[in-house]
Amino acid sequence: MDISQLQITFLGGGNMCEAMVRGFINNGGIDPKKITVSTPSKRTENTYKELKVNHVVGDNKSSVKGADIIIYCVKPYMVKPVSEEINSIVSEKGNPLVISVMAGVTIDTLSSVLNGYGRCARVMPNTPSLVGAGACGYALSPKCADTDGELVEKLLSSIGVVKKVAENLIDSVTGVSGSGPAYVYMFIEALGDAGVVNGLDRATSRALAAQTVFGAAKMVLENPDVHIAQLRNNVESPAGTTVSGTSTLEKEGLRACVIKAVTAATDKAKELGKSN
Ligand SMILES: NC(=O)C1=CN([C@@H]2O[C@H](COP(=O)(O)OP(=O)(O)OC[C@H]3O[C@@H](n4cnc5c(N)ncnc54)[C@H](OP(=O)(O)O)[C@@H]3O)[C@@H](O)[C@H]2O)C=CC1
Ligand SMILES: O=C(O)[C@@H]1CCC=N1
Repeated sequence: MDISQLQITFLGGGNMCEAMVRGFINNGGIDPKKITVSTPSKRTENTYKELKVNHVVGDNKSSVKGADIIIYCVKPYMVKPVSEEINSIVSEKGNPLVISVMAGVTIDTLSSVLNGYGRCARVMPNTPSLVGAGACGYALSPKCADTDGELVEKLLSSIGVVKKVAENLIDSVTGVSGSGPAYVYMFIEALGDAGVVNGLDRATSRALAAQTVFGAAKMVLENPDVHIAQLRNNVESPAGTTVSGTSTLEKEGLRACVIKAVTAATDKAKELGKSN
């Protein structure tokens, strides 16, 4: 399947759209001329013009004409009004694959606001897609063909790791990896701040903190059969420095706090889904 020849229209040109567009162009080999981004304002026009992507302002309907793939990158509450603008094209012509990245919005909701259109996929990407290091979960409508699954996998694997999950778990994917980069940025910030508190200059501390998170993630990914606790134990020399640090993190509730945060984000995704 050659994804480089597909016409792709993004509805909504904000942060997630830009991350996917840059990822598709830089890592997916997709020709920018095959990509259209439709937004209501000129706010992001320069960004997409620089990327040599077609930018349509205030006309979602014309932007989806001839599209092989339509990607909803608007806020969840916009699903209905945006669908009303395009559903005549989607339902009657072209048979595009419709992909939503909107948090909480179910395939049933998307299909119903598109007058029962069936070729729909629900995807939860994240912003590191921009650098080809995304983590993405997806689910397909039962009305999709197997080839649609292959298409989604091929497209998304150009911007990162892709996992198929049951649709009722997409909200959990949102809590873990959709929102996850923000938690990790907080951790890197905190680690960098801690270095400054302990005498390092800001730039050195930031670089060491970010590389440490990157290196630890690489160790986890490249050693799938080693328990993560074992990797941690390998750093914790007996009576050494690390175990003083990790026991403090346990005492202060890092693990419980992360679980609470992910559960709050997952619950919020479920709530967003109910309001549509
Ligand atoms: N940010 C993230 O990390 C992730 C976001 N998502 C999902 O992606 C979606 C977008 O989020 P995000 O990119 O962060 O949000 P942004 O606010 O950055 O982007 C939303 C975009 O939608 C545009 N828009 C508003 N109204 C319309 C309309 N009627 N037609 C077309 N476009 C419209 C806005 O236009 P304008 O520029 O003119 O204001 C803006 O470009 C959300 O549903 C979110 O759940 C999913 C995974 C991760
Ligand atoms: O914060 C949000 O709602 C979106 C969905 C996942 C990441 N950002």
